[in-house]
Amino acid sequence: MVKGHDVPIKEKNIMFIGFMGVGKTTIGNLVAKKLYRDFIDIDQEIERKHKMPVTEIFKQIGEKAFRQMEKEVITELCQKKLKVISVGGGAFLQEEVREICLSSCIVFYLDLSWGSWKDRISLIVDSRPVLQGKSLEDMEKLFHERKAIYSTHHSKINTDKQEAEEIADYIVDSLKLAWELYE
Ligand SMILES: Nc1ncnc2c1ncn2[C@@H]1O[C@H](COP(=O)(O)OP(=O)(O)OP(=O)(O)O)[C@@H](O)[C@H]1O
Ligand SMILES: O=C(O)C1=C[C@@H](O)[C@@H](O)[C@H](O)C1
Ligand SMILES: [Mg+2]
Repeated sequence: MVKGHDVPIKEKNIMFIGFMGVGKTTIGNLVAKKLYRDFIDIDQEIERKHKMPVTEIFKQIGEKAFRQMEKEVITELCQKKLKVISVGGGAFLQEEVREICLSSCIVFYLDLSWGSWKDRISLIVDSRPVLQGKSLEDMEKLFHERKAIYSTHHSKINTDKQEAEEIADYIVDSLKLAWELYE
């Protein structure tokens, strides 16, 4: 049973989705601070629970096992309310995860252009196993293919050429407006 419809909009979890490196963890953290809510990063939660970095989980037990862990952690956390949750870039690959998230959270899709994302590769490549061994062309292909899984969301935010703080402020303002409107 997925909880969600019975939770008032002001108490719903806020969730960030989007491709690796778009800023889900960074912006999620900032939004949580601005709203005085707990922040949960699903990758960090998996690492804490399984006492292993995500890169090691991929290396030692593989992506399939990681996806199962990811689904379990997300399902558990979506039962809560008033949280700010950032999921990993591949979480929405699983239909079951998409359904749970969309019914129990206000889902923000953080979008970034390929041109801007390319400039961030050096910041993230070593810690994202899905990018290991991929050429720039492979990454570009994956970047565009993954757009389909993020197409279900409640709000899309273009983050190009904006500081994380600015994006977080915009999200908080838009949430406050929605809360007033639907009160
Ligand atoms: N708006 C921004 N402008 C510039 N750099 C940013 C911005 N947002 C995040 N970054 C930087 O980009 C990198 C990736 O950000 P972050 O870890 O938040 O991405 P993510 O979406 O959580 O990635 P993943 O899906 O792999 O967990 C970090 O080094 C972060 O400091
Ligand atoms: O996009 C992905 O498939 C991933 C993104 C990261 O956040 C991690 O969840 C993991 O490295 C897989
Ligand atoms: Mg992250």
